[in-house]
Amino acid sequence: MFEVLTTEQMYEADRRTIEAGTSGDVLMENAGASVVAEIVSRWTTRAATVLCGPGNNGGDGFVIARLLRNAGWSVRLGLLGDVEKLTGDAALNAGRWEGAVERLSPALLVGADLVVDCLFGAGLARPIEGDLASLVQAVNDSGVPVVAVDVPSGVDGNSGEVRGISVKANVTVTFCRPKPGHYLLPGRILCGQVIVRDIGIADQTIRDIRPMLVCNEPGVWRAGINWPGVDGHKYHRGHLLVIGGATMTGAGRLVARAARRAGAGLLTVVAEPASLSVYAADSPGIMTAPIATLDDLLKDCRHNALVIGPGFGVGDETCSRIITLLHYCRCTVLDADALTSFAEQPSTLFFAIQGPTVLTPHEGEFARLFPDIEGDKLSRARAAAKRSGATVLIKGADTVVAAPDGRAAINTIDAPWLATAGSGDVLAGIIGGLMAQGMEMFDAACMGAWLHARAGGDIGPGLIAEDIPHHLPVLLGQLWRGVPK
Ligand SMILES: NC(=O)C1=CN([C@@H]2O[C@H](COP(=O)(O)OP(=O)(O)OC[C@H]3O[C@@H](n4cnc5c(N)ncnc54)[C@H](O)[C@@H]3O)[C@@H](O)[C@H]2O)[C@@H](O)CC1
Ligand SMILES: [K+]
Repeated sequence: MFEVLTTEQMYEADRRTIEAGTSGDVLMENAGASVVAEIVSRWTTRAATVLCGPGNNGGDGFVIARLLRNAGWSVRLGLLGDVEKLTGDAALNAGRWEGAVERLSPALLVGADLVVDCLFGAGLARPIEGDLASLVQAVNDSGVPVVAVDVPSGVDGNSGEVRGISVKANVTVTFCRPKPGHYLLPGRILCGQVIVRDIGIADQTIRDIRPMLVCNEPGVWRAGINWPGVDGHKYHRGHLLVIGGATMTGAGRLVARAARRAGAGLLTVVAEPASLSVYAADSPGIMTAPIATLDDLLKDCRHNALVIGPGFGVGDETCSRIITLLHYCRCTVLDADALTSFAEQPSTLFFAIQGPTVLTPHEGEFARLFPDIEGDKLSRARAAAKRSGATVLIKGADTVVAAPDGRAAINTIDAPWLATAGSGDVLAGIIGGLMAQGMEMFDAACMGAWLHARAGGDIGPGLIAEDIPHHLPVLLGQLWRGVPK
């Protein structure tokens, strides 16, 4: 149940379910009932205003109004347009509503203790403008709690982008599976708490549609973890090379700590001789080697993975170093300066990527490397992965991971505490450590992003980057014991 559906896939799932014998009327009744169940579990009986649009999202609203009134609530309902113009299941449910159908206006908010937003769902086709935009603004200004049905009206379900203006909800109840817009910014914030409710669409129907997007949860990549066997040996757990900077040694040290905590069997920091003692002093468990020996190290296939970029420095020398490295087709994580260095010649980098490679840009680095790729984060990550041949992880509150073959995952954990110096270096290290152990690059990037976010959420206020590697044994221990699912 990790799938995320595009709105088109959701329509297709509805269509197939109806074709298989469950009527649209039943689906709409289930949808409305599931929203009411969420409402009554949160609020005692009170006055609600249901705002309905002209499509099936509005149809859900008529079901909700009826069921809330049956439960003893005082309900007002406002409709955009004429009730006579409704069609299909929306018209059917308008016919079942015994209360008044009022014209949409801010007056509907007077005396309301709860607003149910059923203006637009998957069918949002253009920006919300004019009087409707004023109404949405009035809802947001009212301070009255809002439950949004499917998506907050104005949020594009596929991209999370706002078209014109959007309702800001406290809770969003969506059906069957989440949509990208529930997790991508700014939709993620406008949704409030996201609740996904079953409305009678079979899991097999969803599998048949073959969604390529998932929530980044352990069930997605758990099977790809290479836990050491009883007879495990450090040489079975990979040997990661961390290419450290000559002066900005903190970044490389964080990478190394994180990679070792993630399970890399052996780790060598490769850097200018003058800085090696700094790296060595940080952790007795690492090895060090002068950067002049890097080529020789890479000729030894036991050095199976490397991380380069954090604190390494931007420039042509970094570029040529990376082009040479990539030639060896080791599992590679390119982060920070490794990405920025190719701003003038990104295609040179993409041409050189042949082996399993993960790029971990933040938004600024992404824009430097892929200046022409625009749109929402998910589409951009996918386009970048396709172009570069690497797995691309775009960092942020809504971290997205995309593989060149089109698979993608979105982080669902909120961890604002991760917005601190060095946090990205730790992420690169975790992913490098997982790849060193033989984990496939997309799985490693997803698991790395999950561990990182989960650590951020667990540690909370006061987090510094050094805390994250320290917390990994707790999370890995939980995963090893089979929790969370
Ligand atoms: N069988 C189904 O398809 C089910 C659908 N359900 C609900 O149906 C929704 C999708 O219904 P629809 O496809 O009818 O789409 P919507 O109800 O989201 O909106 C479509 C209507 O809004 C109008 N519209 C779109 N953008 C507008 C704008 N900016 N300003 C003014 N008017 C605008 C369109 O012209 C159209 O009349 C889902 O979000 C969900 O809530 C649920 O009842 C579950 C079952
Ligand atoms: K809505």
